[in-house]
Amino acid sequence: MVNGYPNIKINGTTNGHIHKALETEYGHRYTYELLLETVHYIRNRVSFTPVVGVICGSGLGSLADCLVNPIEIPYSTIPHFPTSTVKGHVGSLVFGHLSGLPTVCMKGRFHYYEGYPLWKCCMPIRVMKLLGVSHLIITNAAGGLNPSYKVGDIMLVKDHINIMGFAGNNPLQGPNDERFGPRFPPMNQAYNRDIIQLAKKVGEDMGVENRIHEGVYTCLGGPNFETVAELNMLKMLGADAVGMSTVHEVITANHCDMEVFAFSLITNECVVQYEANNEPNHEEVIDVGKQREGLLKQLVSELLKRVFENGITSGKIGK
Ligand SMILES: O=P(O)(O)O[C@H]1O[C@H](CO)[C@@H](O)[C@H]1O
Ligand SMILES: Nc1nc2[nH]cnc2c(=O)[nH]1
Repeated sequence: MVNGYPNIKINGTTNGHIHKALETEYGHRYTYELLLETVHYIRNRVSFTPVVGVICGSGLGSLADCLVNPIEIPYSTIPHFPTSTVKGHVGSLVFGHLSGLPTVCMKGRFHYYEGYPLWKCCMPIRVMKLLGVSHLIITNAAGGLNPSYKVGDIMLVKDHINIMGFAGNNPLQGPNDERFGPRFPPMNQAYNRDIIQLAKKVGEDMGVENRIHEGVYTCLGGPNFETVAELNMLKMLGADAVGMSTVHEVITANHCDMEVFAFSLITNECVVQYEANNEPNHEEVIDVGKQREGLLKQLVSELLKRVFENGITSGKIGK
């Protein structure tokens, strides 16, 4: 310990003085030790080690209903956890078994527009990693930019465009603790390719292959929905769906070497013409989530069963 701060390795040096200075610069981020306190609290309440994590998107909290013998812990009772403030995000961790696998579901996520910095939005991912989670399923509600996408379709995320990152806003910004991951993590294979292939096969077997696409997700800070000009720009950049989450979670999960699978439920078709008079709204987003909950539950349960039957540990080429 130096100056009351753990003498951790930052950028290859171990120096508590540097840590203290950077902490002042970047605010009081979660240290590894602090997150261990959160993990300790949870471990005292859950007797098994989760290997699968699921982040439930807006209106998709019912995915947690698939868990057998659930143990629900409200975020508000967990040390150092932020709290959910958005409708459609209940705000609790639910532990149980999904397709026989020990799982933790985040019933509610944290968004940048709630006022949380990105590193705080992503804190639960590191907690899940420390609890033992190796495979993370990230779900979200998103607007469809690709003209072939219809409301209620599912987009398997094959890649993302980190718009907030272009401006230097990244959950990994600031001192890097190598116990979580490397300073410069690669992101070109951020989404497990084998799990995407398996999900497409599950969709075929369920007879919904025409409602399933593979595409590129992008995240804006929100909370407003986009202007027509912004949406047309995002389309030109190559984005197929737009939301206000997921990208920073994927970055944090890859940083700490988790296998990531993500999908978007297309809850609205983005309005890309000035002549149109329909407007997106959050109620509609939540309603579509409810309408598709049966399909999504079946997809997630069957996919997880097959991921572990097939022993998928890394979808990265050459690993
Ligand atoms: O990404 P999730 O949390 O699913 O929610 C999406 O839906 C909300 C807007 O209706 C935004 O929070 C957007 O990000
Ligand atoms: N940014 C954004 N987020 C969404 N979440 C659900 N629909 C949308 C949308 O159209 N835009």
